[in-house]
Amino acid sequence: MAEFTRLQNCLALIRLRNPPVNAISTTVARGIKESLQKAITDDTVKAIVICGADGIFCAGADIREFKVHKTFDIQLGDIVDEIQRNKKPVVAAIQKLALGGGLELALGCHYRIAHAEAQVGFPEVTLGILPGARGTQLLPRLVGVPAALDLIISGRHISANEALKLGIIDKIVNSDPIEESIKFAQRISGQSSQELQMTSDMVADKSSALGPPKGYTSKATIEFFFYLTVPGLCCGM
Ligand SMILES: CCCCCC/C=C/CC(=O)SCCNC(=O)CCNC(=O)[C@H](O)C(C)(C)COP(=O)(O)OP(=O)(O)OC[C@H]1O[C@@H](n2cnc3c(N)ncnc32)[C@H](O)[C@@H]1OP(=O)(O)O
Repeated sequence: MAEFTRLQNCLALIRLRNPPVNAISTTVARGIKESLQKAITDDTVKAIVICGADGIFCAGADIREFKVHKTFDIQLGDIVDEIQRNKKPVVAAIQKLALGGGLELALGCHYRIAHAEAQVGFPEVTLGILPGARGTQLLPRLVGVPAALDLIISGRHISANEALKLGIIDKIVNSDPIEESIKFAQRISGQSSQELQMTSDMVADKSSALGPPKGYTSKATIEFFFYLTVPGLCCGM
């Protein structure tokens, strides 16, 4: 599930809770969607923080559900779009891990604050899939195409420090990233929604050279991806 808490100072906190690693199940995804809706429609909420329970942000899709469902009636990509469309700033507080869909959720947010020991990555390739919830668009916009391809194709986890250098994370802290994100959200909640919207629109506009937005993975990217990952196709292996 995802817990919604209305904090003091006009903030809302959305906390993913699905032990042991807060993986995104259909229940968690529904919880995030409903909590976002509450935060967005509540005029007294000026900024939103998303975090995970029990010291971990999120290890991606709940792979236990992969055995049960072939398709899902709720899409993480739609939730990411909703975060980006909304006019209130959203901060991801990353403890321990943000993997796969968890990283896509964080990339959808306007700011990411991580603990120094945290790791992020896209392990989808190890399951034979691609990041499908806007990760293939949002990551290259932040880090450029070569670095994004490297992370997506290798599936490796990187340290918060490397993520900071690449531009995936905005700030690293040695203290509790949730507390830091709340403080930060409070500071920026003064930004007018118009300012935020203009900035997001400008960034989206400037980065449009990297390809169309929203769940679009070009045929060339997919072909290149399979060339590199299917045994026997690459380098005569
Ligand atoms: C509603 C639609 C949702 C769609 C969302 C969008 C789709 C996105 C695609 C993805 O996100 S694909 C990526 C999925 N995630 C992974 O592949 C991560 C796999 N897990 C790991 O790499 C490791 O387990 C870990 C998270 C790095 C932790 O490693 P560690 O060595 O510390 O512990 P483990 O013993 O391996 O795991 C502990 C415990 O956690 C369970 N677990 C781990 N990952 C998941 C997961 N993704 N879903 C459900 N459960 C997970 C693992 O089974 C262990 O459980 P146990 O009961 O203690 O055995």
